[in-house]
Amino acid sequence: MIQVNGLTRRYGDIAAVSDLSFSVAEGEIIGFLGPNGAGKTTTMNMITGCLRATAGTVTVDGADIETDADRARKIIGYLPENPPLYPDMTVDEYLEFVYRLKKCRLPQKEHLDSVYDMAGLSDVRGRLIRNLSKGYRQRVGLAQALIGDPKVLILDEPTVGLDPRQIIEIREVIRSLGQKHTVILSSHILPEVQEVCDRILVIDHGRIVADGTPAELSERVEGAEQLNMTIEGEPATVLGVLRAVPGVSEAVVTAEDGMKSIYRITAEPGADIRRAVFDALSQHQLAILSMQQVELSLEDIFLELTGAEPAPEEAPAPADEAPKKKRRLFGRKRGEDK
Ligand SMILES: Nc1ncnc2c1ncn2[C@@H]1O[C@H](COP(=O)(O)OP(=O)(O)OP(=O)(O)O)[C@@H](O)[C@H]1O
Repeated sequence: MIQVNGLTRRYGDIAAVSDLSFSVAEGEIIGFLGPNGAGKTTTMNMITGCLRATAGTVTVDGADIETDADRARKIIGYLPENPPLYPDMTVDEYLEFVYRLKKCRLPQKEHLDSVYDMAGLSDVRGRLIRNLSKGYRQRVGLAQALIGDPKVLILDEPTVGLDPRQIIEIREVIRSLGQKHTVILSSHILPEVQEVCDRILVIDHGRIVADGTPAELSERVEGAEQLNMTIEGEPATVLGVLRAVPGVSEAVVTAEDGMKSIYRITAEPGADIRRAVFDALSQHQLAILSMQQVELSLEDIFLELTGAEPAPEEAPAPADEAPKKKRRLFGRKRGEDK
């Protein structure tokens, strides 16, 4: 349905997007995931024809976004990060305005009724947009994208600025839209794309650094098991013992605390090193005070792929207290201003 080839956008010397190529099949829900400034909005603006590419092509259902722009744009509904709403209009007035603007030929009442239904707006049709909650304004933004019944929906950070309940509601709306549309949405929040999308494209510095289903991306770190251990003894001795265990690829001290230290031990792919580590340490009479297996989450993969740092106030706790890292993905709270 969407074919992107060699898409590039430069701003002077800076390449905001570099040589992106990917395709999206009909009915897929794709998530662009990446830290702030990764190039998500620039990519979406080029796919929707709002921004000219420096190089590369985009075709939507066979229509080239530059050379066949009118046809291509009719196939796309776009929800920009800040949807162009008119606060002094009622929802009804605004959507009728968009209907006329898009020169929509579908039967007006019937079509707008179905759009209200899809976007969950039926209860607020007569309300002024300025009086709507942020969540409902976002639904109005979605509704304007749905007018004309486009096959493809492009949604730029659709949940930014919403409260948790509104986020859940909008995600449900997007999931249901995905049953009839091809959807690309962008987010810097992993659980969002994980929950809603069939496939994830991780973008960093204007390039795709990973492409796959959440399960496929998880497989990329399969075998990269790690242990966090608290062990009594001289760190140099302990490290010597750990590094000699078959299947251990790396052992490091993450914290020292008097007689005991905390170690992070990484296994070679596929190896379960727990028993061998236990045996080796007990042979050397080094007491194990704790042993926890660290399961690398998708979040860890993305942090690795994008080199993003956890937010300072949420830096990982000492290794023995944090077997499963809980970090905010790209260091910005939902709803926070950029
Ligand atoms: N008009 C512009 N002029 C110069 N640089 C720009 C312009 N628009 C974007 N950029 C740069 O291009 C890069 C990609 O920006 P873009 O907005 O596409 O990222 P993003 O992934 O959407 O980030 P965010 O999540 O913060 O919206 C950034 O380094 C940005 O500063």
